[in-house]
Amino acid sequence: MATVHKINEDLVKERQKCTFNVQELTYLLDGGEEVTKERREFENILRNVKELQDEVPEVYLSHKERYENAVRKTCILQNVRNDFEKKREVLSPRNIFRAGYAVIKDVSPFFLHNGMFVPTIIGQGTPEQQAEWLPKAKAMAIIGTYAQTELGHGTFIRGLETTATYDAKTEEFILNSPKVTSYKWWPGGLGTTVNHCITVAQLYINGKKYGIHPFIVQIRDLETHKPLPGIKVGEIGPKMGFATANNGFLGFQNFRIPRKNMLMKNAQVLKDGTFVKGMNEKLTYGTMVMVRVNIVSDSAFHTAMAATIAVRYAAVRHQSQLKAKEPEVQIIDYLTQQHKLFIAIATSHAFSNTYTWLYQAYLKVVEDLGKQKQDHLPELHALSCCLKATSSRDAGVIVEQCRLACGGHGYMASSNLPIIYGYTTAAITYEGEHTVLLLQTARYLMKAWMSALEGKVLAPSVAYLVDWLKSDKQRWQNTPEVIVKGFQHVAAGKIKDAFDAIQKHVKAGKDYEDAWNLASVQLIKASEAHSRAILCDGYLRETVRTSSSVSPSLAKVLNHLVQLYIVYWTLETAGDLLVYSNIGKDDIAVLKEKYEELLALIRPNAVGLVDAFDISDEILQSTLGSYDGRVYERLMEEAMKSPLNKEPVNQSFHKYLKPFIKKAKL
Ligand SMILES: CCCCCCCCCCCCCCCCCCCCCCCC(=O)SCCNC(=O)CCNC(=O)[C@H](O)C(C)(C)COP(=O)(O)OP(=O)(O)OC[C@H]1O[C@@H](n2cnc3c(N)ncnc32)[C@H](O)[C@@H]1OP(=O)(O)O
Ligand SMILES: Cc1cc2nc3c(=O)[nH]c(=O)nc-3n(C[C@H](O)[C@H](O)[C@H](O)COP(=O)(O)OP(=O)(O)OC[C@H]3O[C@@H](n4cnc5c(N)ncnc54)[C@H](O)[C@@H]3O)c2cc1C
Repeated sequence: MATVHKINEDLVKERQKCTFNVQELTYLLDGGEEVTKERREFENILRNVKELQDEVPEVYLSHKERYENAVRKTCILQNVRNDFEKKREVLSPRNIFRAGYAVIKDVSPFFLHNGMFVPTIIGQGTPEQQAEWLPKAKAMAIIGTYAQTELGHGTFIRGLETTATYDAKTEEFILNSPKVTSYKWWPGGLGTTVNHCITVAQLYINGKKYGIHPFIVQIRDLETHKPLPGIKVGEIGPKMGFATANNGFLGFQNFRIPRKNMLMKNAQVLKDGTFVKGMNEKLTYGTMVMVRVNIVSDSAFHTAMAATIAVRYAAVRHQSQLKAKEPEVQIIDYLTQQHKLFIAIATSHAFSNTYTWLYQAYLKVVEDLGKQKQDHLPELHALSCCLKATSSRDAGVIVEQCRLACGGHGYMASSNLPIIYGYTTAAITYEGEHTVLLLQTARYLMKAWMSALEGKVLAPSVAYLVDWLKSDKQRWQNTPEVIVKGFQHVAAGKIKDAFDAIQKHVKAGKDYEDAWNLASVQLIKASEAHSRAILCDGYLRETVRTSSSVSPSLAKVLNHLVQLYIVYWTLETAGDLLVYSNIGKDDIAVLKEKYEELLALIRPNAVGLVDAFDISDEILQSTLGSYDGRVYERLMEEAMKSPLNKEPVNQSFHKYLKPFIKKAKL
């Protein structure tokens, strides 16, 4: 039976101070009591699966052992999930992803199967293709990944070099990787796990190029798992993080697949080689849009994990004295510590709220596309690009800030903060590199600005441009609503500046493309400002909406958090607000005080707020962040697991140190 330890006294006191019902907030964050119950039930089952507990911490395993252990545990997780879903509803994807962290300390080698392979079959396959592959993929009779990026190209996917040449005689596509730069590089699980993949390749029919399209390709024998003839596949080696994601490379040599393996929901190739264009060629990029939306939720979760670890640790840790002769204080009582940590809590809420409406917008576009309507696609693309870029970047910064807030112990692998950082920082690059996505949104913003100048009606997310053109002289007030308008003014001002900069270069004789490049620093700043305005506006709206349906004590705390988020970003971007809005120096002074007041208001609820994220110890995997606060005991227990502590004298002493010391001359 597991030993039950006493909860750290500081944490007990912190929990007594909490002014709201923690459970109520957990239900709200999960999306309802039923979702929480389902999640806890599943996590409880996993907690009791003995085979999922590691005897040796993963960090001490070799690269190969670590991968093999991850595959072993992922298979157990999948079986437990299947059993669970036989008896009840299908688990929500968010709950599955969350539980995965309790099993695989790093990234699962099946990550891309569930994250992109299955969704691409759904999003890009015809009903017949779905009927053929979905049941097998969902049951994991086939395991796949999403192989798009190549050694030579990740961002500019129109430049991909893998070719799929149609052979009408045999009704097959012939896949080839003509150069080293055309080898697929990066796909998760590709290394040694998957037997299928979605390959994105340039389509050629009768010598003519028809752009990139997705193909479903079996790459390994289902029985022996050996690469099929014509396939060269392997693992790309160690990375900064993603240790168990099993990222791989893949090359084709005259590898034939049947015609029906081109996913043809959008464009089609008929038997005789006739190419039928889809409604919009960018629909081929659909899976990426979906994943970008999900990354906002993922960023909320990583921020919540880091906040939970760092806030609990800050409540347990005592260091230095505020006043001489008084005991050392909990480090959470230093205002600078609160400044580092409470924004982490608020940021997680901001992203969760943003995800809620962004996901609804995504579902609406998918529904519309089913009816051949694509009016809202450009807006969704622009939103998903800048919100993915900003949320992953902010999450990376926040996780690192939480690590630093834990002092030296934050640097320990056993704090789990380094692994969480490895994950969040990867998300800044994958699924569309940060700058590149901001520039995609900037394209949309430049068009929106033109439309605003022409007096056209704009999509809701950019409608503030029209308001700004009509009158930008709103009197400043230090209320969240007016501050959000201020962020919109900053965005509108930067959009106008970037637009004018392009025009200036064009008037000076530059091509539009060169003018774009010359203005691109301003363009990404405009995109960032737009993103911040969207985040603050959406977070505020959602908080106002939910506040009416929760208890007054919770509504009050949610209100403190959203205010903190908005005031924090006002102070961070004060220079921009001074340039582009009617805020004055005196308003900033008042907001500095307001910020300090908000930190004080949130202080008694800090531990309650992270408890409400309800991230179990098995998922957190952190010596510093566990629910019971046994920080020092856990650090020592984990240190004792080091293989170097298993023997009193390491053999290197006899082999090297002893002769070395003996030789040393005084
Ligand atoms: C307590 C807290 C609670 C929270 C709990 C939650 C728990 C957590 C649960 C989370 C669940 C979900 C977890 C999610 C995890 C998902 C798993 C997956 C992991 C992923 C691993 C990484 C995988 C990859 O990286 S795959 C490869 C990705 N690659 C890219 O993204 C490539 C980037 N490049 C591009 O997209 C393009 O090349 C691009 C857009 C840069 C340029 O394309 P192109 O050259 O063709 O276009 P342009 O000429 O620039 O533009 C022309 C025109 O097209 C428009 N356009 C472009 N793209 C799109 C599009 N996608 N859709 C619509 N339109 C598009 C563009 O705007 C232009 O329009 P104009 O009108 O002409 O301006
Ligand atoms: C952990 C991880 C997992 C991944 N998993 C997968 C996967 O499963 N499947 C898959 O297909 N891919 C995967 N990828 C690949 C990933 O999608 C790409 O790395 C990403 O899209 C960035 O492309 P790139 O590497 O070509 O960067 P590059 O485009 O070469 O970027 C390098 C620099 O050039 C700049 N740059 C490039 N183009 C422009 C431009 N037009 N304007 C201004 N600046 C520009 C960028 O801003 C960046 O600073 C993964 C990557 C990582 C790190």
